[in-house]
Amino acid sequence: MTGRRIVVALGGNAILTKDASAAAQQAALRQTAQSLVQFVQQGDELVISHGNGPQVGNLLLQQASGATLQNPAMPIDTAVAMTQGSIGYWLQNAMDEALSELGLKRAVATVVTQVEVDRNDPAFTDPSKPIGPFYDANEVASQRAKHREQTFVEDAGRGFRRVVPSPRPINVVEASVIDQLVTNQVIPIAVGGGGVPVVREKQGYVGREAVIDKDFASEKLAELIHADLLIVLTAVDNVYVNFNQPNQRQLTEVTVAQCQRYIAQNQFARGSMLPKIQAAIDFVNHSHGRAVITSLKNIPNFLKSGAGTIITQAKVQ
Ligand SMILES: Nc1ncnc2c1ncn2[C@@H]1O[C@H](COP(=O)(O)OP(=O)(O)O)[C@@H](O)[C@H]1O
Ligand SMILES: NC(=O)OP(=O)(O)O
Repeated sequence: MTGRRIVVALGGNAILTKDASAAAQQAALRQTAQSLVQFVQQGDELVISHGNGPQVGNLLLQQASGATLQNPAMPIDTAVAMTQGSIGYWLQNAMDEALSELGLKRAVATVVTQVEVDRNDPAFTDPSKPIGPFYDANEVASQRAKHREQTFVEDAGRGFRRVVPSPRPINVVEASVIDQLVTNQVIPIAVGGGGVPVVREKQGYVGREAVIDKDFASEKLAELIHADLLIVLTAVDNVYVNFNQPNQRQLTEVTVAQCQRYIAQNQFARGSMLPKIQAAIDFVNHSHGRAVITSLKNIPNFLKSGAGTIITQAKVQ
């Protein structure tokens, strides 16, 4: 099937592996763009979103280390906007190069996107979104002593990380602009880093210190622009039940009802696979479309034979 409207959410490994330099992230995005252009090649409309957890955390550390009274550190909402700009700039150029190599003429444009959240979202008092680098026990003790207002948690045996509030998106402020761009054959890069978290005040939108989950923000955008497909790209080709156990089983096609049963059995890790599954369920429940969870390297197989984990309302015949 071609000519679909697709929102693709890029996971961390599409941008940053080990080396956090600009050059290394640009190189990773050049690889990523080689995969993404396959959708354009087959005639699909594409909207790209991406994460920013490592980047926004690193930026906040840089901001704090150089801050003075005259040159203060920026708040988290502004840092999210800054990472939308930097990652968008890298990805625009990477896409441009990959499209040119195939002789495809498409403009690519990054939209600094604001995502509305509920000012009373309980997530504001329960920080849960990991950002920035991992710390060992000594490093985290020193961070805790220096930044008493910040929260750090142990992350799945991999070390400690700072966590910040992560409210759920309720609206994408620029959804109609993004819709117009994609309708006019432009490839928008939007809701990067989950979007800049804002609340509606009398005078307009005002930022809040939080980092929204990019899978939830991508879902909300996909719903609002009437996408046919939400594709969540991560490090695994498929979702599994009994993940990483001898009896693990690959999920190929799965219904919303089956996903909900697996969630009740705690099959999906909180903070990694669970939000992707929840975003997929929300999209399928609130649209005419389907959701797919797979890896960048599996895109050719997905395009050829539908390989990946496909989430539907009912079984595809
Ligand atoms: N049931 C599961 N099936 C597949 N992967 C799972 C499952 N539970 C946890 N995971 C892990 O979740 C990871 C995806 O989450 P994460 O790395 O946070 O995403 P992102 O690519 O957006 O950074 C997978 O690479 C895998 O290691
Ligand atoms: N904002 C966000 O969800 O970023 P990561 O995917 O990098 O955690």
